[in-house]
Amino acid sequence: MSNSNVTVCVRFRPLSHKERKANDKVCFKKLDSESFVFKDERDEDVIFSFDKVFYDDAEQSDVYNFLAVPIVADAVNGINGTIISYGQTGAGKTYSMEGPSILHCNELKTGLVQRVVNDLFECLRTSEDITTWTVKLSMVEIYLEKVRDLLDLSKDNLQIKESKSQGIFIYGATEISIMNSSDALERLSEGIANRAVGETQMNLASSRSHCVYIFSVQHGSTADDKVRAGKIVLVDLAGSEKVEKTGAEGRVLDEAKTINKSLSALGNVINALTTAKPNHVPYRDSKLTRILQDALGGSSRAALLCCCSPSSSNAPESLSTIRFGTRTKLIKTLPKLIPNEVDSVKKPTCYSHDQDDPRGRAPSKAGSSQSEVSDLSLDSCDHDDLRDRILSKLRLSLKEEDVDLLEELFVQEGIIFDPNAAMLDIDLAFQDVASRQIVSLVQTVEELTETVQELTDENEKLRHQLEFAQEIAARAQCATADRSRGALFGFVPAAVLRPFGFVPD
Ligand SMILES: Nc1ncnc2c1ncn2[C@@H]1O[C@H](COP(=O)(O)OP(=O)(O)OP(=O)(O)O)[C@@H](O)[C@H]1O
Repeated sequence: MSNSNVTVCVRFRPLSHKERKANDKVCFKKLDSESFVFKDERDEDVIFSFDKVFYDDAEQSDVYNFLAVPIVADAVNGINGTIISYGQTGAGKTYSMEGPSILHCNELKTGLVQRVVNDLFECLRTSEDITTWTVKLSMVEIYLEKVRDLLDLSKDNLQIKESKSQGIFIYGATEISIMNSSDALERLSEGIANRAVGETQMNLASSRSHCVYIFSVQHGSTADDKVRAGKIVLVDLAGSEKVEKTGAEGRVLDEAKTINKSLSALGNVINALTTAKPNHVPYRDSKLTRILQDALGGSSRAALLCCCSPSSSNAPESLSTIRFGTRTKLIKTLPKLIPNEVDSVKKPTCYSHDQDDPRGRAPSKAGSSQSEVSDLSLDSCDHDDLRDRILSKLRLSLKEEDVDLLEELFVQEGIIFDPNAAMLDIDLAFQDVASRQIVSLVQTVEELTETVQELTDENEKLRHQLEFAQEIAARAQCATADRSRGALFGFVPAAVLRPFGFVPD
């Protein structure tokens, strides 16, 4: 494996029935499990090497074991991980991610997503140190630069935010608590079905949107009494083929352009990350790159699966996918992977070994579903305790009087001391109040600057008026003096008065 945080693999699917029938030739020559020969743009043989190459005989479990096992293990240790499938339409991205069906497929064909889920619960259940845990699922798709919640279709334009504690996250995305793998798979299939609903409603083809699965894991451990939080993000990207080749028109053309834009934004981010000292990495250029910011920027582990058609009729698209993989392999982020340790107020409230039934299912409350849609609820935390914890945390970095002021403001917000408030709400309320304070301070400074300017102008005006008044007064004084002198010595000739200074020379 490379010394990068990003593992890059290539997968050639088998020739399809149609390709076989058309007598298509295979466009690559296998060298070994890490390299192959492929003709470049000038029709010259080039050797390409990756962390691993999966050929048509590779099994789904091979891909999982190489690509995903380390990521699942890391997530349980509190390190975030992302797995991305990239390639042209029909190259095998969804097959690799989901297999032929998320719910109904045999062990051989089971995709990465199901295997991740199975292993995740297996790790949590069998670890002797882990006492309690929560696993949550969110599922969104990015279509025409909008983030749509696949677990709640009414949320069709979610925003991507960043916080110190959580990094990049999708604000307001539905999070479903899942108890075990079969529960997870049912929820996943609902999300996938929602994607299909969208497809018929909007006449979409799956390859025109990017699909993002997010599993958030939190667990407490007896070993060090710490709470760890890790995230596994799986991304099934839209097809990477060129617009010209699709012959698209109208809305389909717009879709293709948006996909191309977000994929080229992804390429630009990767290019920026492969330069020695990137000045600016354009994560904000698309929703996709923003969501992948943590994955590519070095704070988490990432794996890219470049899916290729083996057919010579798709050789240019496959070459472009391979080149994308080659560039990604050059990302040399420092492996600064620090486990996310969570403040104890976020302790997972959920499921322990004891609560599992023999099949690994946690008990459900009567009348409630196995899964519950929720945010990070703090229901186990006592109201006053929560307030004290938050305020003492704030006191570490702020002045006492500022904390008092914030306390007042938070109370006005009416969120922070609600024991049922989600940590996310608290975080956002804090950011909100802080940013409102900043905005109001900036406004105050602007107003003060304006007032100072007005006063300076006024002052200047008054100074002029004063000088003018002084001059008038001086002239009036002179005139009065002249008049009195005239009255006193009016009958005396000036020549007589001059030597005594009563008239000017
Ligand atoms: N490794 C594989 N083994 C067997 N069949 C495969 C493999 N990879 C892909 N296929 C088959 O090839 C076809 C296209 O694959 P898939 O739908 O995964 O492509 P895709 O890249 O996700 O396309 P799109 O971008 O349109 O969603 C499917 O019928 C799938 O079953």
